[in-house]
Amino acid sequence: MSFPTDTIAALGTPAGTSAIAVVRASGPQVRAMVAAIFGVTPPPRHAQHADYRDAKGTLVDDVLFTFFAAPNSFTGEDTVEISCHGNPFIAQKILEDLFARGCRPAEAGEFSKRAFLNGRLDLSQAEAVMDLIHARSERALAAANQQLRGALGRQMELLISQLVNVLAIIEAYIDFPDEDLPAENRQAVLLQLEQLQTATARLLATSHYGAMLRDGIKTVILGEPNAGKSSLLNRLVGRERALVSAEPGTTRDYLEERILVGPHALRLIDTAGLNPAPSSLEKRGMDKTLEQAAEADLFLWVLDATRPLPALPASTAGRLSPANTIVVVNKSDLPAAPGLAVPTGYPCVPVSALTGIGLEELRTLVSGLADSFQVKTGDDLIAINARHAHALNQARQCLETATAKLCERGSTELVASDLRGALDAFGQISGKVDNEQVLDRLFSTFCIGK
Ligand SMILES: Nc1nc2c(c(=O)[nH]1)N(C=O)[C@@H](CNc1ccc(C(=O)N[C@@H](CCC(=O)O)C(=O)O)cc1)CN2
Ligand SMILES: Nc1nc2c(ncn2[C@@H]2O[C@H](COP(=O)(O)OP(=O)(O)OP(=O)(O)O)[C@@H](O)[C@H]2O)c(=O)[nH]1
Ligand SMILES: [Mg+2]
Repeated sequence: MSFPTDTIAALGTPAGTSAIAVVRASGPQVRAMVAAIFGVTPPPRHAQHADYRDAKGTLVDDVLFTFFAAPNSFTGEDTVEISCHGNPFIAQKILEDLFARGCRPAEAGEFSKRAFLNGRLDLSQAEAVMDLIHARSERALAAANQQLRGALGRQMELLISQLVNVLAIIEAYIDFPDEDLPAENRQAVLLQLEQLQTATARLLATSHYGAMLRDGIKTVILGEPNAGKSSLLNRLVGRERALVSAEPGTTRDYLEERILVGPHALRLIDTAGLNPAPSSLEKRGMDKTLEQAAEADLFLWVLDATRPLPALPASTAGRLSPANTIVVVNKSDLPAAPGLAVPTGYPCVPVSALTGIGLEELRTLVSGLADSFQVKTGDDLIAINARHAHALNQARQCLETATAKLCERGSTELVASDLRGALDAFGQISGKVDNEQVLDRLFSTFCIGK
């Protein structure tokens, strides 16, 4: 890894009119630039009130600026933040002046990348900065905050140190190819590998929840035509988003809206009604419903209280379970169909999308079900992303192969190589582990007198 020698600058706030805009620069030229622009290098981390004049001496704005001296800044480099009036034209003038003075435009994520390169954050923490910026629900925010504070990094350090211990035992026998690993060592190693696999699997199990946190919980409203699905979506969204009519088959194509329910972000999807005898256009809409249902995390199965219980297509019925489905008995303002039997075992709530009855109860049920999607991994709220999942899958495979080889009494050298593969995969998550260094450090204490 080579360390940056240039100085980057970018607007830290959105381009648009606001009360204040922040332009920041980071890198070795910052200190001299601050002195050149403002005539002073103020004490670090103290906001200063000053005129901003461009390189030609033209007054641009009345600003507040803060200088951060390396390494005590977000990036670990000398940094300056300039808070100007929130006019995109002013912010642009300041930015262009910084470029004229030798900065270059920062690339996406480059401030965080520098924080990583300077050891201020591990990779999972740098990723958490992005998650924080995009978090749109209490839960997503909590998970991002925990990851930023190193929850995942600490988990990985734990796994890495356990794995390094196992490797040490194995490596000790590599130099003695004739000697088999003593039975008690083999047992101890197998046990530890099993524990590592369990811990890896537990982290991997949070991957789907991680996707739900980052994208929203994909919630599909389905039911027979005219059950009141679109009316329900409108109620939950709080405005007339979808067309509603007394005619069955009103919704032809699915539509999606984002909503918050308690601490959860949902992608709420209204779909075309499921008709056992559809017209050809209706059939195309239904195919889309089934596609959406195939990928849903949560179902709101809307029944019309005035009609007998309809059957669902087998492919969709097979996906519904009490763990992911709430039965919403709509039109409960009207007299119920005689003998209406709702599916048993499912969380169920009578509502009226017309009057609003039962909507709060429905929200409470949705929130409770969404809570149950969270996979517990100790005290921390951990929800890994796709990159972590890829690395953990790699680690899991390596651990499995190592275990199999050990059971077959394969060569310790090959077992060690698989374990190093797992170590490498774990290390990818924090991006911090230098395989060579960890091993050196450890084996210098474990080496058996060679
Ligand atoms: N104005 C401003 N607000 C911001 C940021 C920023 O860079 N500037 N951040 C950027 O994303 C976040 C805060 N994160 C930060 C993390 C570390 C340091 C920092 O200066 N760390 C030093 C000093 C430690 C201390 O005194 O707390 C260090 O770690 O040595 C600053 C901001 C959100 N708000
Ligand atoms: N009385 C009563 N009528 C309702 C209720 N919810 C919906 N409706 C009426 O039922 C009819 C169908 O409502 P929609 O929301 O369009 O039903 P849908 O399930 O989206 O129908 P499709 O898009 O055709 O599948 C409309 O006339 C609504 O006004 C309710 O809770 N009570
Ligand atoms: Mg509809």
